[in-house]
Amino acid sequence: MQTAHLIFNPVAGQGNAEQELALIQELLSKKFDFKTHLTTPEIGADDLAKQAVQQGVDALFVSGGDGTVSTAATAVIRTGIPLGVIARGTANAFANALGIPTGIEAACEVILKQQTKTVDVAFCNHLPMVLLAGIGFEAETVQLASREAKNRFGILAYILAGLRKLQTLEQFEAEVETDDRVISFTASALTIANAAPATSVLAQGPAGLIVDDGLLDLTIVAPANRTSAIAATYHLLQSALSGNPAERDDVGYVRSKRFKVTTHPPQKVVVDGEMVGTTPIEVECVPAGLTVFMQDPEAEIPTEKLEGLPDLVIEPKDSEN
Ligand SMILES: Nc1ncnc2c1ncn2[C@@H]1O[C@H](COP(=O)(O)OP(=O)(O)OP(=O)(O)O)[C@@H](O)[C@H]1O
Repeated sequence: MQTAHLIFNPVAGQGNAEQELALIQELLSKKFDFKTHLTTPEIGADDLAKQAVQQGVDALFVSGGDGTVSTAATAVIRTGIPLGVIARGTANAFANALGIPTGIEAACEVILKQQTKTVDVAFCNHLPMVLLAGIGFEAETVQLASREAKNRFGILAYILAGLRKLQTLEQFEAEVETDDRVISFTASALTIANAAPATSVLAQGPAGLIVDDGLLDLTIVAPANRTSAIAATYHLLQSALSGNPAERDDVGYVRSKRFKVTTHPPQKVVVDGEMVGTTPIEVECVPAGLTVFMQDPEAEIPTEKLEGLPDLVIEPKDSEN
């Protein structure tokens, strides 16, 4: 049997943690010999994940909100140790971005199939990043969505914080250095994404981010006023849902392996949901840096559905016909 550690945050999400842990343990013990480690306010997922790596486990499982999941993920970057994600948070951006189911049973099912995939990660000013770096607007929003509001309203807390922030839409001058160009413009929000869930609307300029192409996508949102900001945000949400890239003058996007961003005045920066400081930043993609238990995204697209039809009979055809 393969060995593993399970890192479990008992205070993440709104469910019954004791029951959820018991279910995860029951399901995963079918194929793995693993130890459970609970996070505490003092001992976080980072310490526990580093311990697991040092002990040379065959796999690392993590269950909690995005804070816990991202922290554990960064510890296994470039180790080849596959990460199993059982999301139990509010937004579950990490799981949603990679197409990992967020129900406990379905998430454990993915791990039990033992199918893994390598995805890109990145470093932002030398800090590991799996999803995205938000500069300006998003960073302000994360700061406004308090723990208390998240507990009460869930994902709505972020939306409410976003709407509050729209009241004071601020613009800044930006200079972006890509692999081969230097681009200058005025904007309200910049997002450099490796992977992003559809709800991270500010990352959706190109629609459909490719998580294993060795490249990062920068989305620039530069609305002139509040009305345009709402229209641009709505347009980006549509882009994410339809898979069609954004087509507005106040939205731009560009792809590169590395980005250097300078702004005037300096802007707050959030990496994978955590405030990390202010611009300038340098973000570089690490191709295939992380191994994750997940299904091939293409394998999830159903190509046929027949079951359930009345009087259904399916017979193999004669090979001569
Ligand atoms: N046993 C514990 N008791 C209290 N706090 C804990 C414990 N374990 C971890 N934490 C705290 O939980 C936070 C991480 O929460 P995490 O991101 O996993 O869940 P969440 O906040 O519910 O998720 P989301 O942000 O999606 O709502 C950290 O601030 C960490 O210090």
